Amino acid sequence: MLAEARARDAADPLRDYRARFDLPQGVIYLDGNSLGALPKATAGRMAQVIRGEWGEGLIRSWNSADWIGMPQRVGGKIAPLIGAAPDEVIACDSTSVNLFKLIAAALRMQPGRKVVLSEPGNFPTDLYMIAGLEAQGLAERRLVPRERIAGALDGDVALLLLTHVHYKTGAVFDMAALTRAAHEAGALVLWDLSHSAGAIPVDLNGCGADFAVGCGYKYLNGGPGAPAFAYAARRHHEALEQPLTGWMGHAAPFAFSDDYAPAAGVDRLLTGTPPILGLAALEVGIELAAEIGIERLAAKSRALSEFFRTCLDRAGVELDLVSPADPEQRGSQLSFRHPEAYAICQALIARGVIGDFRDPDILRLGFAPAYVSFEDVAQAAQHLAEVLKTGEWQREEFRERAAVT
Ligand SMILES: Cc1ncc(COP(=O)(O)O)c(C=O)c1O
Ligand SMILES: Nc1c(O)cccc1C(=O)C[C@H](N)C(=O)O
Repeated sequence: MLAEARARDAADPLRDYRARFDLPQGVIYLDGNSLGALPKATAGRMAQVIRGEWGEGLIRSWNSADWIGMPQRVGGKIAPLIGAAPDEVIACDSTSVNLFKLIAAALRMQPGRKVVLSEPGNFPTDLYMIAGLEAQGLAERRLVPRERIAGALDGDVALLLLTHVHYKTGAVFDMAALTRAAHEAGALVLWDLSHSAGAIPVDLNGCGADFAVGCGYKYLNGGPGAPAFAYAARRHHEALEQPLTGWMGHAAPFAFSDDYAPAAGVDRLLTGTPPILGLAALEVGIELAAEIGIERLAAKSRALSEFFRTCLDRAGVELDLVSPADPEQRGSQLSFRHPEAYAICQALIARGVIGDFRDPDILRLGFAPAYVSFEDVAQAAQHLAEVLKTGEWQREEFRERAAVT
């Protein structure tokens, strides 16, 4: 398979982008869906922001380096990757905090309705944020398995909150169909794009979506704890009232008024002072994704994961695939169920193949299309085949659970 992989790499239109990332020698990185790799340009840009803009410019840089405009500027660069207009996206806070703001804002727009509908097994923070609002008497959480979601959209549902690409299985929801169904039932929709942005095409405006959030540190390669993003369709801007009414979301923050008045547009989603270093790193990652283009990223992502399955087949490995077999129906990952998934994952990491484990029995491998090569994929499949055949995962050292998996 190695020869075939090398031929595919040679013909890959994205082959030169791998060199734009700092990847350690001897590592095959299949976890860009949890923490994206480091773009080479990030260190230089960070040095410039730290030494020049912070060290030299000091507080003047809020104006001279336009720090104050960074949430809007960076958000605007994310917009084309998710089918939004630049003035509909803002980079700020964490995905969790943005979920809280937008769930609460959506509930305020739906008097007489309290139900937030989602699915069991959605990413925990999404479910916990609904529960947090429920504890305050503001929401009522309703969880329904994905096959029955459309049928559960009744007149009590204020908001449908779904993760577009499921973090564990990689299964993709039909955004257009579910957004339509929600609107027909009088509900609003909030999409969590954490595992979509920078990996597969998303058309928020084409689908008529109301709200969206997503992470900056996965396929956007913004670095650990990078700022997240929030999207609100333009038609909702005027009515949008979010609960974290901090001064940066004020119409005139530097008027220092005692009374809150929301800024126009998505700016009102801001809360406190923007994290400039994090935004600067995120901007580099987004510019790289934008330069490659989402269609090319998605095409390579599908080709990589399909090639991985072919390699496993040819190596005679039979694993229980929990991701959809159709690459159009999944994000940029393949997840396999195995009772010893944790130990297998650790054995792979010991061989330099970094994927991850999701409790209780999922081995999850992400194929970040900007920097994973076909050769990586062939070698990773070979390692997995060997780990399974030799039973190497049974070693005691691979069973000890780390704090972060
Ligand atoms: C679907 C999804 N939503 C939200 C989050 C978390 O967001 P935060 O950055 O707030 O931890 C993650 C991953 O951590 C995720 O996979
Ligand atoms: N955000 C993470 C973190 O701070 C530590 C470890 C992992 C993460 C993740 O992003 C997990 C990820 N959202 C997932 O899909 O499982």
